[in-house]
Amino acid sequence: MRIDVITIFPGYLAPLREALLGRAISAGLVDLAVHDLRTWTRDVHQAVDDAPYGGGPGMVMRPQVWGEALDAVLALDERPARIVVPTPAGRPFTQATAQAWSGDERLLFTCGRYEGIDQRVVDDARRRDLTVDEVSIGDYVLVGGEVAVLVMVEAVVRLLPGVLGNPASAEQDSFSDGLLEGPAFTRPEVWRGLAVPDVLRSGNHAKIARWRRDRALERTAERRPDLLAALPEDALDDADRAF
Ligand SMILES: CC(C)N1CCN(Cc2ccc(Cn3ccc4ccc(-c5n[nH]c(N)c5C#N)cc43)cc2)CC1
Repeated sequence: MRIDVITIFPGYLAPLREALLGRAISAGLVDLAVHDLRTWTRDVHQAVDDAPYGGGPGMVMRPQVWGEALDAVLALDERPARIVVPTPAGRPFTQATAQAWSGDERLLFTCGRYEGIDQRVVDDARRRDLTVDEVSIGDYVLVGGEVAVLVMVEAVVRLLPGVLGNPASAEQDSFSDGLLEGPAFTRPEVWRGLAVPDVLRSGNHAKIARWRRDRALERTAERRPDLLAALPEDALDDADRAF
């Protein structure tokens, strides 16, 4: 997978070259290129923003600079790219989104700042039959798109074959079966007077699986009843319903 990121703060994306993601890049599983939007400015001040039409607070990012940047970065590789525009007004970015995007050959992330990017940049890309997804990582307000890109790139890249040491952990992700995962424990058996639940040391795999499922159902009901309500009819078996 090729990943391009366009931003006025390239340094914000440095964490993508650390740890797991850095190893995925070194292993050739991901090609990452971060581009400074100001490369495509033409004025001495390298202006990327201007006052909003219709008035209102803040500034809006200018379409000319973004249009030229997108054209140039898209032309760097012939593979089709999904253009991703983080925005507070976007569709929710979920695990299902990450799963879907993990099959893409190329992702191109645009990091807005100020009050966002002139809408015509997205409109122009769509009318050229480019795939453009305007997405939000959550119901809170950030200052720009860079942090959202860090979140989305990590969520997607960890799903690529060969990235996670233990692929099973991606399969048993929270949300992968529609439930939150339950509590996890490791050594020591007792820590500050708190013991690991006996069932987890029983060696009885059927009992352990049932216990883990019950804890997941309990935690989901308590913290995310919306996820429980959204489960398909056949997602819960009789033992689940008895819980
Ligand atoms: C009309 C007028 C009164 N409104 C006033 C409040 N404005 C909302 C507003 C507020 C801040 C920003 C800053 N910003 C710039 C680019 C950018 C990309 C992503 C995000 C972002 N925030 N939260 C998320 N989950 C995001 C994602 N993904 C935020 C971004 C952008 C937009 C909208 C306009």
